[in-house]
Amino acid sequence: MKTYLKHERGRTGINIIWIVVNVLLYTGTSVLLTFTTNAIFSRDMRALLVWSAINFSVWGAFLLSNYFQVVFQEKLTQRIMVDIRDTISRKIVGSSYAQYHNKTTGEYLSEYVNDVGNIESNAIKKFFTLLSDGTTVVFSTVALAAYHLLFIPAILLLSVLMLRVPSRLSRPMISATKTMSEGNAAFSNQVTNVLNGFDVLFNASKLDKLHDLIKSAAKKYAAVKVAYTKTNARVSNLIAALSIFCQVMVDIMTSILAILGAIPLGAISSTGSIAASIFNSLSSLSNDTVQIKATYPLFDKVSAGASKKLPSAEKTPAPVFHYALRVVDLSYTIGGKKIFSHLNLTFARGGKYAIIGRSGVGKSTLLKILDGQITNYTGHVYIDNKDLRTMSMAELTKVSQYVDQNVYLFNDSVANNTSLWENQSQSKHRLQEAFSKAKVDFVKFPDQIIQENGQNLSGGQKQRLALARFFYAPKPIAFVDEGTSALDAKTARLVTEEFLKDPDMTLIEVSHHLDHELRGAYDQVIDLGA
Ligand SMILES: Nc1ncnc2c1ncn2[C@@H]1O[C@H](COP(=O)(O)OP(=O)(O)OP(=O)(O)O)[C@@H](O)[C@H]1O
Repeated sequence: MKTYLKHERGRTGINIIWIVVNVLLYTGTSVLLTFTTNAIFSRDMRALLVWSAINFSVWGAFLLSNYFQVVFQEKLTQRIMVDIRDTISRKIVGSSYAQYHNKTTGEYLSEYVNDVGNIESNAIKKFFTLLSDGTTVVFSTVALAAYHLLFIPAILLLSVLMLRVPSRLSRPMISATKTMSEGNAAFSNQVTNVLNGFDVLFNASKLDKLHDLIKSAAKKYAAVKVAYTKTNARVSNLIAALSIFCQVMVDIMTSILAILGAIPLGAISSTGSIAASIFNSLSSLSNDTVQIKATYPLFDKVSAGASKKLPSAEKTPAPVFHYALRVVDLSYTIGGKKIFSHLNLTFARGGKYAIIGRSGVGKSTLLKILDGQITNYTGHVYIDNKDLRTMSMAELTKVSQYVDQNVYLFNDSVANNTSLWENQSQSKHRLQEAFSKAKVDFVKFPDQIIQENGQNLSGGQKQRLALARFFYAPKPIAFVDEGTSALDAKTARLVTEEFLKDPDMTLIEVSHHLDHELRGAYDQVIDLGA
């Protein structure tokens, strides 16, 4: 938490000072009560009116200042939230392909929404409340001391009691917060999973399954929430009981002092109100301390592995690729199944290669190894003489690009889907060229919006946009995995020819239905097995 507050140290400082001013005004209203009450006891109408007017003005000043401070604090809190979400994004941007895929989209979503939401309400906002409560305690104690010095040791003693006892309750709260974070992630995950399958269930007339699956996930989530609230309520109740005990102690002490004539009778209402404000603040202070401590694992979770700066792909140099991409003695086993055993292949720069073989033989797996997505193989893959495993993903993606048959399209414009948010005024010409190569003839204007994952496009149109994405920023090596499978034979041939006629492009294409007319244009057709 400290790190994020430090990033906003100026605004945090102003907010703290503002909190102190507000507390001062608020405590002032309680102190002024003494003068109005004394005016009543001495039957002085003029004094009563004056002190009441002053009291009203202080209340007015407090409410006005409080309003602006609350707005200022919310703006500050939201800046911190953006900063924390930024950390999660940096962590994702800095992860390797395998690291990213260790978690599901639902789990990431839960970090951005639930974990950060929990940090907002239970760490950042509570931190500011804690400051306000701490200041209230200090000012109110000073105000009470003005009535009688005996109040100081009494308040100190009771404060220690109120702060020590609940701090022992941090551990169950930390564990409850962790469990709730896992529950949030599991729920988001299942909801994303089921909603993504809406079309499948709809077409099978099984939409009731969507209801059942989400209901069952919601029930599990509800149980987690109840368990969390139980722990939270136990902690809050204990703190509230302590607060009541302490207030009664101060009330007894005030009454004794008043009977002994050590404080004026008019002070009773003020001291009662000040004592209530002290112990309410102390109770919220100790509650907040427990809640803030409980969010520490969430801070650790969101920032684990995040670099301070966004890794810059722009600055990464492209690896040298003059001669060949070589597979040397490659063996790979997954889930106990041997996919490759001592495989050797050479793909010369500018060469055109087709990979064929029966379904499940390992064609896509080979492309994923060559592309750097899979790294846990034995043997070597070299780009010229450099081992692929010594290169970062940022370097590799400078030299090659994977065109998958399963296309993902963002819910954004065609232009942004193709150029991946490059400046449009600079990219207009390249965009047209990419559309022409990928035979994208269905786009009316580049700003046309694509619905969630291309629902308003046909399978073939989606594939053509994925191909246009490649042609927009072509790399020396194209891994095309059934990239034209959803296109009609004629369009597929026209697009494939664009790859084949570029002498600089190294094409490694996986295909189930190799076009016989184009077969001769490939340097080699590699059959991985029938
Ligand atoms: N993550 C994984 N975990 C376990 N097994 C996997 C995983 N990914 C792929 N496999 C297995 O590896 C084998 C090769 O898969 P791959 O996708 O490379 O086949 P393919 O030749 O491209 O098949 P197709 O032509 O059907 O697309 C398959 O038997 C598949 O079940």
